[in-house]
Amino acid sequence: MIMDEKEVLEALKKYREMDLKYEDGRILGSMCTKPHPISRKISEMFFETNLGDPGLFKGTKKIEDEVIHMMGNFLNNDNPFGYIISGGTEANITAMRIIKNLSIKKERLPKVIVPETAHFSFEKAREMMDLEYIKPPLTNCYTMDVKYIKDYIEDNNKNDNKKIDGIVAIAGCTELGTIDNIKEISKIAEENKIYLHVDAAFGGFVIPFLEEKYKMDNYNYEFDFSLNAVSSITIDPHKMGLAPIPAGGIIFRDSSFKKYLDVEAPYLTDTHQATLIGTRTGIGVASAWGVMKLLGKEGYKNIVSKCMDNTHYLVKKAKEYGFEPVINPVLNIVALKDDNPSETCLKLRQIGWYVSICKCVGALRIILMPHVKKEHIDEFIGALASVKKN
Ligand SMILES: CC1=C(O)/C(=C\N=C/Cc2ccc(O)cc2)C(COP(=O)(O)O)=CN1
Repeated sequence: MIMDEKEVLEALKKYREMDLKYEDGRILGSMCTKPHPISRKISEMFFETNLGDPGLFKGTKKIEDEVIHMMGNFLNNDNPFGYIISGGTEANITAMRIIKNLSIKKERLPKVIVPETAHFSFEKAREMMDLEYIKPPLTNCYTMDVKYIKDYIEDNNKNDNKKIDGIVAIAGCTELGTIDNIKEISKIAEENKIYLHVDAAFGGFVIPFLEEKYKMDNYNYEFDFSLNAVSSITIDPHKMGLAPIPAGGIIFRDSSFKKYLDVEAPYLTDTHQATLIGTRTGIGVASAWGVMKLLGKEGYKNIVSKCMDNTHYLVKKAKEYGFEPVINPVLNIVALKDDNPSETCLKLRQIGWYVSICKCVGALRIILMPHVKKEHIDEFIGALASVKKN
């Protein structure tokens, strides 16, 4: 049954009204937030662009190159190469493609050290590309045991069949926001000439803007290209970068990695295509450019500081009601201990609160994104207390 424009828009409006809204402050388990308002106008401007065929959209391709350089700038890399793509999942799969192609000559599966705390996008990569993962034990701070990594590599690097081909480290893990000791891991990777990928999908737009007063003593926050062995970083503008979806990012140390991704693409304006996704809009790219130009480092610093203030406010309120955090928050993520997180999460959802749960430890997971305000935190803690009482 066809509709006229008015009917189409009215019908779609009814579906959209079923969605939650970030500004209501009930979405507490999301690593995305309401995009910066300028994105609306930018989306309109770039709604027909296609970076899958960059020769047709030279201006939009230039914007992507500039975004990569702007992100490289706050990741201590003045010669970056990369793409703004569908999200952190595509970025992590792309990094695993590099490791796969770097070790293609070997008659065995590529072996990659991956943390237990890794996002499930690495599971998709493993399954798609036949990778073998080694998962080091976690310390009591939920970061990879560096001594185990060092010993494992030393014990196995002499035997070409057991050599490690890549290491993944997380800068702001999905569940707890913890940061692996990437400075030490980089030293091991450099000594053994092993590819090191850092997943900073969430942390990439937080850590560079984190004021000293929010950093914990003897905790290593270094994760970027200032560490010699870091070859690639996943960093998503559509999380704490305030760009609209889709805007993930994969940044390489330099363009020497492109040859491991390029596939011949005879019918495009370019002869090769490196990204996993072919046809891709320029909306996220242009919005990331616009928001980064508008906010600048100071703007992101203010946003991160407000989120960290709210993070510590939530922990303080939670403790007043007898709820304890699993760890002191590293970034704007709080995990509250709970004896039955799935049940508590479900009960909260039934009264309109959307938190998520941790897998690596029994806890409720709350992400203090910019849309979460103090009044939402007060209401949430009250709701949690009432749910736990009944
Ligand atoms: C460290 C890391 C992540 O925390 C991560 C996603 N995380 C969270 C994705 C998410 C966003 C909104 C929401 O309502 C629920 C979940 C990804 C994948 O990123 P994506 O493909 O853009 O979802 C990679 N690494």
